[in-house]
Amino acid sequence: MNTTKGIASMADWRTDLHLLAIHVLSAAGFGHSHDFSRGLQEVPQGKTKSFSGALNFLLMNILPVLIFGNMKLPEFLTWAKCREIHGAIKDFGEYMAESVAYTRATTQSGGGGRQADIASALIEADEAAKREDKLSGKSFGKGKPNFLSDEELYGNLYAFNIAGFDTTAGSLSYAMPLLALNEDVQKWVVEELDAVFGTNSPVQSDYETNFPKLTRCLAVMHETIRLWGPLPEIARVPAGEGQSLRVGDKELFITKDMQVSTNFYGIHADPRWWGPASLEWKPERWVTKDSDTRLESINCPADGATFLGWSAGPRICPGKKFSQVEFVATIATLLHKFRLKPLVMQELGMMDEGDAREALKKTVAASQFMLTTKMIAPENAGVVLVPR
Ligand code: HEM
Repeated sequence: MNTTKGIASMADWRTDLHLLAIHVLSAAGFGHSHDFSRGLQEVPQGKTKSFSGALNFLLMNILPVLIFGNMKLPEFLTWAKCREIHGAIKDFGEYMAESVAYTRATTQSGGGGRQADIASALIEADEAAKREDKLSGKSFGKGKPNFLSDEELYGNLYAFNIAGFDTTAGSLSYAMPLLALNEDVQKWVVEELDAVFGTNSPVQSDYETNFPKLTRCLAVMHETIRLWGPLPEIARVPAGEGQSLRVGDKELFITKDMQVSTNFYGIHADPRWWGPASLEWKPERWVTKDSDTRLESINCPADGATFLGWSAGPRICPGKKFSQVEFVATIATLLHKFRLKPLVMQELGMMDEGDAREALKKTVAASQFMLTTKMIAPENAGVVLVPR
């Protein structure tokens, strides 16, 4: 936790959880592990930003990047922000190109390929498609090849980075205050952690043995995403000239110039599906216990019916499992060692834990959609880690 300023406000948590998400993406996405304290924050020679700095900058400035990213003016005619955008795009492009070149080299030489990361999987599949096209005599110049162009490959890797970064970090940054405000839920999760790990650290634990047992940790994630998920809605346009859509007993025709938006938050808060306490954060609502085996499992409503945290159907989030493993590992590691408590920030006039709780509740409630759902003033409250 970043405690350099002596406090651990929700803004500090956000920074650290973003850094954590970048490290996970870099290792599991690109196969490169880095030292947590410095690694991804170092700026190599010839670049203006570190890997984490460039990704963060592009994400936080997504609109100016879209507007000015392709603007080609002489250096002296562009203003500082525009130059920074061009620098970050160039840096990030180079980081991805270096990563792809490395993976291609290890894949082709047979030394180190088959790594369990997204970039390796994508590049290996792509190289295999290239080999198949070559063998089947498919001409490179004619028709659409079965493999991705470099631009498409980078586009996909960029999409995974962007889509996988703010979403998981954002969900974790809501889980922390919600856990701190609900000590009973922490105790319930800790019961599970003690049963699974005992005094062993979750850090060294075996994924296949232990992940399926961490139902309560996963319930915390589902419940956090139900109420505070990163995306409040998703819009769709119909295919072709339009499509008909059944709404209740009506048949509506959606023309090709219309968009239909699904209100995730509305569905997730509806008492018809979630009961009278639909607005309360209660992770236990996700867990069912088998009466014979006494084993607990996640009781997830049928996809697309009442829960759309990762969306549903053919466009369901491809990073769903990835984000679950990252979230569960983070919660398990923290709660196995620490209790989370509202932070009394005397510099903001808080006198005791009661004030800290109120500030935390207000800070969480004052959220808005900024690329993903975020607290508007995360510096106004905090969460502290207290050793168990
Ligand atoms: C808490 C974590 C996450 C949540 C709640 C989440 C949720 C979503 C949602 C709602 C969509 C929209 C699907 C649609 O268009 O219907 C989406 C798309 C996507 N997500 Fe995630 N996501 C999370 C984490 C991740 C991670 C970690 C990755 C990558 C490692 C990822 C990769 C993607 C990609 C590439 C898409 C675009 C898919 C497409 O356009 O077809 N997501 N995600």
